[in-house]
This record gives sequence, structure tokens and C-alpha cells, in this order.
Amino acid sequence: MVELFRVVRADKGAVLVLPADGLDGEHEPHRVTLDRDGLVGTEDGERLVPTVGDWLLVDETRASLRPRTTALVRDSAGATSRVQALAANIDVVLVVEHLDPDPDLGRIERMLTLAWRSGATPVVVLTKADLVPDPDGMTAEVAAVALAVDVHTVSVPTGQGLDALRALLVPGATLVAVGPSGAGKSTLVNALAGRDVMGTGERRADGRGRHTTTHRELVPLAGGAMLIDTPGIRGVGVVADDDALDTTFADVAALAQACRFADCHHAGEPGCAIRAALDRGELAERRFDSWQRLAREAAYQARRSDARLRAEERDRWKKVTKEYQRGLRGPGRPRP
Ligand SMILES: Nc1nc2c(ncn2[C@@H]2O[C@H](COP(=O)(O)OP(=O)(O)OP(=O)(O)O)[C@@H](O)[C@H]2O)c(=O)[nH]1
Ligand SMILES: [Zn+2]
Repeated sequence: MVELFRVVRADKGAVLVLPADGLDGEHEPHRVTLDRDGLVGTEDGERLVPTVGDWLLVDETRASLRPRTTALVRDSAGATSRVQALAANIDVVLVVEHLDPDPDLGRIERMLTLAWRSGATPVVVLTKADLVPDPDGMTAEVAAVALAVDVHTVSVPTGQGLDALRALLVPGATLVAVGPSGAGKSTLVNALAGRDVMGTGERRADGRGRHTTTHRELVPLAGGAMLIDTPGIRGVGVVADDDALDTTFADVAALAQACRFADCHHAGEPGCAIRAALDRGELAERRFDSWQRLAREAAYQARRSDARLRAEERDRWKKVTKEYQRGLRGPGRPRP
């Protein structure tokens, strides 16, 4: 018999899972220990580190992963390691940013790129509307850099904007919240769950510092949707990719297309549409810089992953050649 489980938490060497028909917030997860290397095979022959949101198939003899439909990935350090999946099989990425202190537009653009890259739909959530005098004005500023993305402004203490977010919690949908530490992700998850499922940054009663989320966890909600809370993502290690960048920065990408030279560096070449837009004040320097920085990171990451692929290919050929030579010699045959 094959049983289907959802990974609600992934630790080194083990995962916590809930049965597919027990994702209603009323079941206790149970632990599945993984093979020594911590990897699980997929139906198409890959071996992956399971992550929150993965679907795990278990039969009498082995566990395997369903291929991921979407995945939020981050670049993991080291020249040889692969990207790390933060969450899998997600439908919506909530890009959470606070209005107080001021929202960081560059960080929002970075998180949107990460979100578009995942294959899921990004939604921006601006928190702490109760702490600022002009939340609508600030929302408009953010909306101007979050092209084609819904922007919700919320306050948990006043309840503002929460119903609009609840509308996203359709049965079977999986949402993941990303954002800097202190943005209010756990507070939001608790408000949407209607119960305290994640610790928040409120001062603890014993005065011993603040809680901060340390692990990723999938929280099944009563209505059949699932929410994943993540610890604050720091700027580094966000995986940029060209398609995701072109979506996040559709305005800049369209301008770049209009430059006279296809390989324009937008550094003073004649016929540069980006320079012209900057000069006319139609493109903000800040946004241009932000795009350039992420594009550089994307190029660097692409080169690095090419180098890794080449190294893997080399290793594969070494092995094949060795096996071939062994085959030529054959068992018991004398060396040539
Ligand atoms: N006034 C106000 N405070 C809020 C709101 N949302 C969150 N906070 C406060 O902001 C602080 C941080 O909230 P958390 O939910 O812990 O933030 P987080 O994003 O989960 O942070 P990490 O777990 O460190 O990633 C807490 O003191 C919350 O009470 C809000 O809408 N209004
Ligand atoms: Zn140009």
C-alpha cells in the first residue's frame, strides 16, 4: 500500500509529516527518518533533500518524493553545492515587508524575483499599517515597484486588510510567507490561523529577549489551506534568474530591449533607452541600480552553475571511461 504524506517540517536526517487526508490542523505530525545521506529519490530519478511542502510517498519498502510543481529556492554557499529549496509545491508567495520602519523597496524587488522564480504567484503584504500616518501613500510607492502584483496593506491589531488575505486561503492552496526578521510573518500566520501556531517577536513575559522564528513550518488551516512560515531571509543568497528578473523588472527589461545595441551596458552608449529614461526621470536611479545588481548576481550564479555542471559531466565521463576500460579487460582476461 502506498501512502501520501506532506512534509510539514524538515530537519537534518528526518522529516515531520502529516497524512494527505489529515491536513486539517487537527492531526499530530509524525517523524520519518531518512537514509544516511538525508536524500530521497523522486519518480524521475533525482535525489533531493526533502523540504517543507514536499509530498512524500511511502510504501512498505521505501519513501520517494513527488516531483515539485513549484519551489522557492535560495543559493547555498559553496562552489559545488546546489541551490537549497526553502519550500515546495506552493501556490502563493507572500512577500511580507513592514511599513514601520520604512519599507525597503530593493528588498521587495529581491523577494519578488525569488517569488517569480519559484513558479508561484507573488503577493505583497505590507504590515504594521497602524504604526504609520499615511499607509495608503506608502502602499502606492510599493505598488509602483511591484508590477502586476497585488499589494495588501494590513494591521493585525486593527484587523485592517486581513479579510482580503483570507480570500487567498482557498482549500488546498499552499502559501508561504517570506520577509525580513521582524516584518510580522509569524504574527500574520497566527492571525490567519486564528490561533497561536508560531511564536512571535513579542517580548517574552520573563523578559528574556525576543522570539524569532528559527525553522520553516507548514501550518494546516481549518479551511483546508496551508501556510508556511519561514525565518527572516537575509539579502544574500537569493537566486536570481533572467526570466524572474524580466518579470520583476518588466519596465526596465522593455527599455533595455529598445537600446540601439543589443549588448548595451547602459553606460553612455549612443541610443541607450535606459539612459534616456533615467534622464527624463521616467526610470528611478534606485530601481535601475537594483536591477543591475540582481542581473549581476544572476550572471554570476549562471556561471557558477555552468562550472558545476561541467565538473559533474567530467566526473560522469571519468566513471564511464573507467567502466569501459574495465569492460574491455573483462573478468579474468590479462591486461593488454
Ligand atoms: N503594531 C503592529 N505590530 C506588529 C504587527 N505585526 C507584527 N507586529 C509586531 O512586530 C514584531 C515582530 O513580529 P513577528 O511576527 O515576530 O515577525 P517575524 O517576521 O515573524 O520575525 P522573525 O520570526 O524574526 O522572522 C512583534 O513584536 C509583533 O507584535 C502589526 O500589524 N502592527
Ligand atoms: Zn542601453
